[in-house]
Amino acid sequence: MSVVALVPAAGRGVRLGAGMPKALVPVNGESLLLRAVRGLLASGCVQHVVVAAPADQIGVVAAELAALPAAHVVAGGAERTDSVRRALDAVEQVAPDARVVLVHDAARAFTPASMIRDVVSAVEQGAPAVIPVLPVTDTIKQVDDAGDVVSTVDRSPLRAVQTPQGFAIDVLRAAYAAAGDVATDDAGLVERIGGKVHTVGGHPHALKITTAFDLAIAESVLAVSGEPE
Ligand SMILES: Nc1ccn([C@@H]2O[C@H](COP(=O)(O)OP(=O)(O)OP(=O)(O)O)[C@@H](O)[C@H]2O)c(=O)n1
Ligand SMILES: C[C@](O)(CO)[C@H](O)COP(=O)(O)O
Repeated sequence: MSVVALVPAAGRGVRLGAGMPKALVPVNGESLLLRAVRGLLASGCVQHVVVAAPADQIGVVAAELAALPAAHVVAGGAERTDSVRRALDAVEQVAPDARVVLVHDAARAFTPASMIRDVVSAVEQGAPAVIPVLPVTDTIKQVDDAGDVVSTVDRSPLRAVQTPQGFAIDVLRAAYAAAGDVATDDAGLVERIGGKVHTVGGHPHALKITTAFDLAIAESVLAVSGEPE
């Protein structure tokens, strides 16, 4: 029974503003997408990857991943949820024996292998859905429409969510079958059908590269820590 990872990579990267789809933006000569997909496979616990690419960039993305035969490319959709749904639909053909599925943002290109293994391991041990999380480090305020503070939120039970998120494949299929509208995180769809979502520890290197500042952070991490093994 194999583990398959779905990689939504069909976003435009408007907030990064690099003039190309964010997944294709290079860091130290290699695209975020290539780094994210290679990282999943290098974890040793993922056998297949389905990438959702911008519909007008399928050839470019396939060429980018040509050296990785375990990677398959499908056309993504207008929203992240649409892209994940299309990748999930392709699993039946790509990896019919898959029982565990990960969903991992191409934009989290520097996710440590140990974190990927922790997520897979927790699903294999029986959790229907698993998300990597980090404690919230800033003070959190609730504000009103005028920008005035209403209250200070107790941050101790709050967590910031990363990817890869891991699922028993039947659970993710059921969540997507029930999903009526868009959700930015897949575990949210499992919550909506009453499914239990377990957490494991996230990692700062798994940051989502959203803005030019995030890209600069990733470049700095690479300069200090070196290329992942
Ligand atoms: N229609 C979409 C939108 C997003 N994504 C993917 O979902 C991940 C997380 O999305 P985000 O970081 O918000 O990327 P973008 O949508 O590209 O960013 P922006 O909102 O700045 O355009 C990214 O890997 C992105 O490529 C996708 O596959 N399909
Ligand atoms: C799934 C996710 O990466 C969890 O942090 C995130 O919600 C997806 O990106 P978005 O910027 O919220 O669309």
